[in-house]
Amino acid sequence: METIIMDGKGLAKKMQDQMKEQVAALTAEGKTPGLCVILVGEDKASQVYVRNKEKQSEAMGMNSRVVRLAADISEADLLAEVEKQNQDDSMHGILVQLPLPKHIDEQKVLRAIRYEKDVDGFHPMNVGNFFLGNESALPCTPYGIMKILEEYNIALEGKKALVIGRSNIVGKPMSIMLLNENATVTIAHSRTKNLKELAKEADILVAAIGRGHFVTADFIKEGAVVIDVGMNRSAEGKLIGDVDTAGAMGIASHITPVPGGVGPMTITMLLQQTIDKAK
Ligand SMILES: Nc1nc2c(c(=O)[nH]1)N[C@@H](CN(C=O)c1ccc(C(=O)N[C@@H](CCC(=O)O)C(=O)O)cc1)CN2
Repeated sequence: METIIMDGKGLAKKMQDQMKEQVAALTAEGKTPGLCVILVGEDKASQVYVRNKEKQSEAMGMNSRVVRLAADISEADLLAEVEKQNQDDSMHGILVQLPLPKHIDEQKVLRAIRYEKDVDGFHPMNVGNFFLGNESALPCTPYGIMKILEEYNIALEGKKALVIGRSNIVGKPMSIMLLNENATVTIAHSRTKNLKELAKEADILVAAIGRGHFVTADFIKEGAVVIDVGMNRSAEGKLIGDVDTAGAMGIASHITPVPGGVGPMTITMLLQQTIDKAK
């Protein structure tokens, strides 16, 4: 079987080209979409992601702001910074880059962002609305994955989907999004028994475990659609996914690569949700 590589990077570019026109139209009305990213500390990966958010929002003509704060900032001072951005009408979207340093209560900070400005879909009000099927901001990574599946005309209705990973950012919302499209969804995690057997039955396999090349060829059903959310460093320092892509070739019908698959769509959906807020 020939395996189709699903080009998230290409789709992100196509969507961002269209989004530029939306930004230009809003700017003409005096409503340039504004995105504020708050970064605490010096985590190397987070610095790269935030820089990319800054560059891409600027390239789109958006009003881009990055607030860089010291790793030892107090929780109270961070909350005060969030509130300052809440009050700034030129910022339509706010996000706090995760993970946060251990001494800060992540949930408290996410709750402090005005839910109308939450472009990550992590505020409890948005999580609740999403769960209930009401309009809300959506978590960007699973939202981007749904766009990739749509672009490649992957039918989900009645399909068996296995999501490996139960994080609030990816695994849980991914499961609900697949369920909303009438897939039959199973969530697996570190305590799941017979994971390989479960995976072998899945028509749609989403790997979001955070362990490099955890999903090998023997996990994959012939013809399955494989989504790789992993972002791991190999012993040689190379960026690798949760799936052994080379091993999956010829077995999966479709697969997302790492890099160039899910990652670029995460930022694209963030920009789209910021534009939607400005509208
Ligand atoms: N507040 C948030 N924090 C975090 C989120 C999030 O959605 N909101 N997700 C991740 C990190 N992330 C965005 O913030 C992110 C990760 C990876 C990529 C990406 O484009 N990856 C590239 C490779 C980049 C590299 O070379 O390192 C790819 O896959 O092609 C974008 C965004 C955790 N924190």
